[in-house]
Amino acid sequence: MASCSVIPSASSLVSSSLCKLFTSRNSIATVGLLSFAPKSSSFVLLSIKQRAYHESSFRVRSVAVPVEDVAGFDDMVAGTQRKYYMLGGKGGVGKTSCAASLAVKFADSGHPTLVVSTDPAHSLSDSFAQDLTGGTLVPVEGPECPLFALEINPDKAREEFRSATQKNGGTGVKDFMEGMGLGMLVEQLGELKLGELLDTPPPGLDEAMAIAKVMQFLESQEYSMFTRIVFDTAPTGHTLRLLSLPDFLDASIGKILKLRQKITSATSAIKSVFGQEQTTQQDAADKLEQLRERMIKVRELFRDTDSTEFVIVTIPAVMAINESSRLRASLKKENVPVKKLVVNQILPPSATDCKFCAMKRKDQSRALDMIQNDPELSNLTLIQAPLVDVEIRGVPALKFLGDIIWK
Ligand SMILES: Nc1ncnc2c1ncn2[C@@H]1O[C@H](COP(=O)(O)OP(=O)(O)OP(=O)(O)O)[C@@H](O)[C@H]1O
Repeated sequence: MASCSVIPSASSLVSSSLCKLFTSRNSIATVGLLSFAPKSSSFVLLSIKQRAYHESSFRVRSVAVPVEDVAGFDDMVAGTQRKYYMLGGKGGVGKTSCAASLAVKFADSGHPTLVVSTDPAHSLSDSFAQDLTGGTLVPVEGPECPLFALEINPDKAREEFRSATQKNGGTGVKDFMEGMGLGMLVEQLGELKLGELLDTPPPGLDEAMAIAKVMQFLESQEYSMFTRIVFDTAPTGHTLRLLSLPDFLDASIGKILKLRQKITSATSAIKSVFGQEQTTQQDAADKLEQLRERMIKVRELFRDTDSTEFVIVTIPAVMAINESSRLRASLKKENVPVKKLVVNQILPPSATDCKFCAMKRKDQSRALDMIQNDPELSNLTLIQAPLVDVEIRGVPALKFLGDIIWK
């Protein structure tokens, strides 16, 4: 560990109405709260002493469970069996920063790790200060063990499937079915809205396809080395839709596939009408079946208590906590394992009399109390993470944050 924890991206900090929040013997911690242009760039960088302060102040603790019973990072890092961590929550609370810092920590703890963003509005590239766009695995420089990052382009992930259903010039499954000579069945399928599903897919479908794409990658021998996979998921709404999607698709595609049986028995008729196009249509039907199988795998992955954990990230604010509570309730309903709640961006204590900070701190304290009284959240292991005085960008900064959060 370096002797001075200078955060390399401190110069990129734009928030410069710096409130001195607390004074330790030799250093001053500063937190950027308002976005004014700095008059001077003399940011006070975090010293090792402050780090020790932060670390002792923001220890992993549980609301309802005694500290010694809490399964912390040791538990997350134990074993070489592949494990998946999905980080999700309201937009802007710090999902990407928490996911990226967890991935760096895993890699530094001996796990070849893959961190994937399935959020259509990616910020993983910004978080690692590295270009990760392009839909392929990119090595991240810095950690001790291999760390790769991947931003899945949801449009691209969907393209493969779409093109198969559009090869015959149609505009989705509806046309595909008509192309099969099964126009009269399209009426019956109308209620399933599959055509619309493909033409204007709901957010959950994109994310489910992105996750399915990752699973496809991971099935190959080439990627068998990864023992930890961290997902930076899309905001809550997308995740909730994703969870209900596999069942919807399973039922819908299941019906389509039943019709396929009829299609097969009508092969000769189709052949005489469409000739060579039958192969294309068969491809499309295969794609449907493939999609259905992948969605089932995604569903299974989310519910696998042995290998998967969904970590909810929130901030100490009423709206974010309410949303987290709803997310937890939905995840419970869907049998998705959740053990931890990260409350990010908590204002550190202060010895000064900044009125704004005092108000804000009171507000946050009330929000933290809400968690203790929330039936969905109170039994989760609470991890408190401070609002730090620099933007979390690049591996050294992520290491710093990771050492505070993941213990
Ligand atoms: N603990 C923290 N201290 C200071 N800044 C933080 C902290 N956590 C996150 N941030 C900053 O907050 C901003 C949003 O964080 P991040 O991108 O991780 O959130 P997100 O939930 O992934 O957002 P989105 O939903 O838009 O993808 C970033 O600028 C990040 O550097």
